[in-house]
Amino acid sequence: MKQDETMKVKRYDDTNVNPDFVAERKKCTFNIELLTNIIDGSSYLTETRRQAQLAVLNNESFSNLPDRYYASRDEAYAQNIRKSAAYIKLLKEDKSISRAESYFMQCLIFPNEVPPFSLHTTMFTPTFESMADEEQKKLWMPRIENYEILGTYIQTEMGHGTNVRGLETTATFDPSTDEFIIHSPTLTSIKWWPGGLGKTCNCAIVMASLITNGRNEGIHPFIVQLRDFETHEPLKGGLTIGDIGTKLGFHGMDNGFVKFDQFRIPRRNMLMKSAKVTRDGTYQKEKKLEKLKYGSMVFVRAMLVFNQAGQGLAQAVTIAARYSCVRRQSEYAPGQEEPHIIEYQAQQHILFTELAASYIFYIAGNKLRELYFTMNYDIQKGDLSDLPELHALSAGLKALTLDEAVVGIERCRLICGGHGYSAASGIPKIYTEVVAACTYEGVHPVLYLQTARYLLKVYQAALLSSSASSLPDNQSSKYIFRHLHSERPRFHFPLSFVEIVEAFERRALMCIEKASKKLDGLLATGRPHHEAWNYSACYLIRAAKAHSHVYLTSSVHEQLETVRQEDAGVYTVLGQLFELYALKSIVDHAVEFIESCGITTDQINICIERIEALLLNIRPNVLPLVDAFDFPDRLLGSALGCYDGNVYQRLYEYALNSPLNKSTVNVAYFVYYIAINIS
Ligand SMILES: CCCCCCCCCCCCCC(=O)SCCNC(=O)CCNC(=O)[C@H](O)C(C)(C)COP(=O)(O)OP(=O)(O)OC[C@H]1O[C@@H](n2cnc3c(N)ncnc32)[C@H](O)[C@@H]1OP(=O)(O)O
Ligand SMILES: Cc1cc2nc3c(=O)[nH]c(=O)nc-3n(C[C@H](O)[C@H](O)[C@H](O)COP(=O)(O)OP(=O)(O)OC[C@H]3O[C@@H](n4cnc5c(N)ncnc54)[C@H](O)[C@@H]3O)c2cc1C
Repeated sequence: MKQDETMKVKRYDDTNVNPDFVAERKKCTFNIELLTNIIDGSSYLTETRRQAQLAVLNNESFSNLPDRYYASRDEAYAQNIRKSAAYIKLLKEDKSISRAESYFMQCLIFPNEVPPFSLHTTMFTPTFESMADEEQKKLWMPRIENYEILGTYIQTEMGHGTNVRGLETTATFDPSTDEFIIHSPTLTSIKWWPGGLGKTCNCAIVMASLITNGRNEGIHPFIVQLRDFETHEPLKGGLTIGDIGTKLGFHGMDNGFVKFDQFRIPRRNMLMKSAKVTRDGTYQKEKKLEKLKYGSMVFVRAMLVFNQAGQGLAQAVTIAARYSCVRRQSEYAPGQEEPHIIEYQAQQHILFTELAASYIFYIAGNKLRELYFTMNYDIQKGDLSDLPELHALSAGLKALTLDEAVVGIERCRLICGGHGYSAASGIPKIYTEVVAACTYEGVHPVLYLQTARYLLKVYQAALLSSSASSLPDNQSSKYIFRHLHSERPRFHFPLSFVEIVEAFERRALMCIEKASKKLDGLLATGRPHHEAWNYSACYLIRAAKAHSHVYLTSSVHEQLETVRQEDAGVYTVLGQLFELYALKSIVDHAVEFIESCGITTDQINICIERIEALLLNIRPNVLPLVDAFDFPDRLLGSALGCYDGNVYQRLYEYALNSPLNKSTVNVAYFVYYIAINIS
């Protein structure tokens, strides 16, 4: 992408900034730019992001008109299609735009939106690439990469989401025509929810039960054309397609349904990398590659940690922090000017703990993303040995970080008082987008249980091993084995960073042990495995959460060790945030830490005192810490959270633009009150 040199020096527009903000920013004790680089991953990526964002801001086609908060659903969808067309045209014309640049552009073009074509890049293309054989890739990929084919991912049905094996849609091989017949046999088998299906995409990967020679071979992926490439009309031959209607959020997205009525596709539309049906209907599969079909779910779950939990919470925190440094309320000391609400300890406790969480999710999310790409390299080459670890980590972390992030976003909204409830605050929009991620790509109880299933296996293997080298070379096996075969360490308070990680590991091991004992205990009473598993769920979920906390703390600690060599100022503030997040988690789960680490309630009280001290430490840097996220105002879409702090002026402008203010007397009022009274 063509670079703009002027951007390198100018990060924000510093004119017309609220004087309170100017004073706040002067208190900064660290190098903001360095912290931004850490969040982005490197100084190169910061620069890449800014250039990409500048290109969006300078391009009229990407404007948010009509106003995103006043747009009807039709308008919101139309706006997204307009921007999508311009964006795809740009990508086609400028082949020098890298993947990273296009990602950064997309985030800003569609602020806090999942646009209608997004399934094409996040699920359709990765699934196709991973599940198609070489000949299929040669045939389809050029049109997929060229956006001539715009695809979605169709898995969920009206009656089944979690239980993928329970999906009812069938793909029956007809050897007489060399075709599969895709069919929805029941009302509940209608495919339901896929993004972009309602109106936008012309193709899809459809997950359906493969039937050949009278045998059901289980769920397999098929590439299916849904709409005509010229007219965009749904194809004839047995398709009923539409939009599923208004949802909590996602207004600009056409989540859709499709009912297949004996719809025919060529045999070679089955994706045939790991399994195939030959011309005579013989089914062949490569057992070791079977789990590749889950790959795209693992990918998106791994990305959601930084993309939704990290970024979503960071945006809400940015808005609440800036607003808290503008808003004045209540008499603090008799006769004195009202203080900014940021000065209240109650406000700080919520705001700073969420600020800390957002940094933790961002940094750990970046590390998970790197881990995904490292492990996926081998997985795609056919070595699936890392897949269980990656699946367990991505499932547990997706669940834990999003669970914590949505609560955090709502807490940020609440501490903005009444204006937090206005769409103009930007927080309701962030919330409705992020909370969707708690459902799509797997609901959380189910994901925690997947993580726990893996942890119990690792635990059993570690119990039976005499040396760590006989176990798989991954983080879970290492810490579980190490703590299982060593004495409990003595913890000193306040805890050092190393001790914090150790404490989280001990707690996770204890939760895994308890879950294992619970399950074994129920099995010993003669209960069947599925029943014993079901009645151990609370223990299993606690184990999965504790394990996910280990990854969060250990990966951020690892990052801190690197930062320590680089910059003392950044190390200090990042260390404060790390400690705050960790101590709050310890206090919130005090019983588990007391039991697993042999610590006392007095020591938990030391943690509580330390949290209060950390609030004071963090206070001077609060605005610089949110500035370091470097969110453009356009992305936040918030009257409360703009960089310049001119909150009240923006709120007033927002109200004046309300469509209800277009007339002085509303038509409905006139028709139903005034006109009737006159007659
Ligand atoms: C770039 C940034 C992008 C971000 C923006 C994104 C926008 C996105 C827009 C919105 C997009 C929304 C898009 C959407 O929402 S797409 C729809 C998403 N749907 C779901 O996520 C459904 C959730 N259900 C499941 O995940 C599974 O089917 C479960 C797990 C419940 C099956 O349970 P069951 O027990 O019946 O499974 P099994 O017998 O089939 O298999 C069991 C074996 O398989 C292993 N296993 C299971 N799962 C995985 C896995 N994933 N990777 C690797 N391995 C896996 C498992 O450990 C076990 O191994 P073992 O113990 O036997 O060795
Ligand atoms: C905004 C949005 C976008 C989506 N996009 C897509 C898409 O593009 N493509 C697609 O195919 N799908 C998509 N989905 C569907 C989504 O993946 C499913 O909704 C999700 O996997 C949950 O399935 P379900 O709705 O059938 O819930 P269910 O499986 O019915 O679960 C309901 C509840 O039951 C409980 N439960 C269910 N099973 C278990 C269990 N085994 N153990 C313990 N508790 C359990 C859980 O509490 C769960 O929350 C989308 C959904 C949303 C909201």
